[in-house]
Amino acid sequence: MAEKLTDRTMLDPLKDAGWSMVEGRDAITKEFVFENFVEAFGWMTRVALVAEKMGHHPEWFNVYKTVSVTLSTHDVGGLSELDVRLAKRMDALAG
Ligand SMILES: C[C@H](O)[C@H](O)[C@H]1CNC2=NC(N)=NC(=O)C2=N1
Repeated sequence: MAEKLTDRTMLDPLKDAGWSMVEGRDAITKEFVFENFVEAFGWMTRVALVAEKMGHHPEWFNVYKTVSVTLSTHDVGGLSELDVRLAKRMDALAG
């Protein structure tokens, strides 16, 4: 079972990488823009496999080559280390 993120300094590197807090919610968000739809959906597919393996899933919205992502841990009603881990994997897979 995940626990709420107490060490908030863990978010600092993510903020440097373009993640920000969602207003009025303990969640982080980032907009990923790819070259085209195939690049965007290919990335989503790779992330989906990682997420499924982690048992931790993103909220996301795709329009053409843009994917808007929100990460939060529903089980704890806010951010946990799982969100930090998934955000880093998403950034790494986006290259
Ligand atoms: C049982 C299962 O692992 C849990 O329901 C997982 C599934 N994926 C999840 N994803 C997210 N983002 N938050 C959760 O709390 C969560 N819980």
